[in-house]
Amino acid sequence: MTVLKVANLNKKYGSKKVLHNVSFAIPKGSILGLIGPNGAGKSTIMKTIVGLTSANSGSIEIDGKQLTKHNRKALASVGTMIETPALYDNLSGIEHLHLYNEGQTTNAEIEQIMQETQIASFAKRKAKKYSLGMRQRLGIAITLLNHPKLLILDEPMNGLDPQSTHDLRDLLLKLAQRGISILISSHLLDELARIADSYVVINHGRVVQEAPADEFLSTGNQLVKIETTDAAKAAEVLNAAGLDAHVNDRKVEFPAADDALNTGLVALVNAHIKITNVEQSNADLEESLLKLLTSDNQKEEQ
Ligand SMILES: Nc1ncnc2c1ncn2[C@@H]1O[C@H](COP(=O)(O)OP(=O)(O)OP(=O)(O)O)[C@@H](O)[C@H]1O
Repeated sequence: MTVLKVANLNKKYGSKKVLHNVSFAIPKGSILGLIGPNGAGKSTIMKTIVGLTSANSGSIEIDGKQLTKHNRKALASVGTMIETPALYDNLSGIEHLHLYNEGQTTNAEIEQIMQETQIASFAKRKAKKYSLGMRQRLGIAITLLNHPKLLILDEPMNGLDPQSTHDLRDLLLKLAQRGISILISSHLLDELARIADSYVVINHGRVVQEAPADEFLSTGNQLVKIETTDAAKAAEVLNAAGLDAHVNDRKVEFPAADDALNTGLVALVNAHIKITNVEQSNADLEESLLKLLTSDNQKEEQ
């Protein structure tokens, strides 16, 4: 079942077109990572979905209901945290939860949300005394009020320390298992890679790719990684053999196209470079994204 369906969104700020026919969908219980460079349009897409700004054309359907300027019922099942959460300095965490509860969340459920988001220990303190990490966690807790079916989270890991980032990751996975769908953007691509089921890549306001995580990370992106006793010399030899090699973390890496592994190994052996380990793996999310953006930007220049 599709929980969010975005179709052909177009958006201008003044005369500047920032979204071009953006379409994608999120099934129930799935986590979709929205990624792309600064200014690509990620926040604008999220703001449009939650009705903070409106598109010039296109449609948004949430849990089977169309979102329009005049009918915002579709938003009843959405929990939102865009940029930093808007908090009232003089209210405590628990007061915020009661304020944003539209009567659908019982006290027992609020208690559970506080436990899950780990805000119980400071929930009675006023928000003005919160660290950025505490604010983020309260922001997440607020999104969980009123039984959401969809969470829209713009950079939710901002300002979190490694432990809190880890806890938030576990929480999001747990929520997805419970059937909540999540649209999330993050600059922490390693973190996103641990939770996203699929990705939508945005560049200059256009969807460059929408793909399941496995496919996105593997399509043409296999890398050979070789450890030797002299990585710099190995890279030189491999490049001379026509492979696009570079040194990363003391290993030489090159794309695993066609016969590249054989060619590389023969070149290294002939150059008397000692090989200590060989592995072939998927590129990480950052590498896949960079590769995709480079090729998209080249297409635009042509
Ligand atoms: N309120 C606004 N008025 C005019 N232009 C805007 C406005 N908000 C965003 N833009 C422009 O729209 C484009 C998309 O911005 P957006 O904030 O959606 O990108 P983003 O992908 O979220 O970037 P970042 O990762 O830096 O947050 C940018 O060129 C930005 O300058």
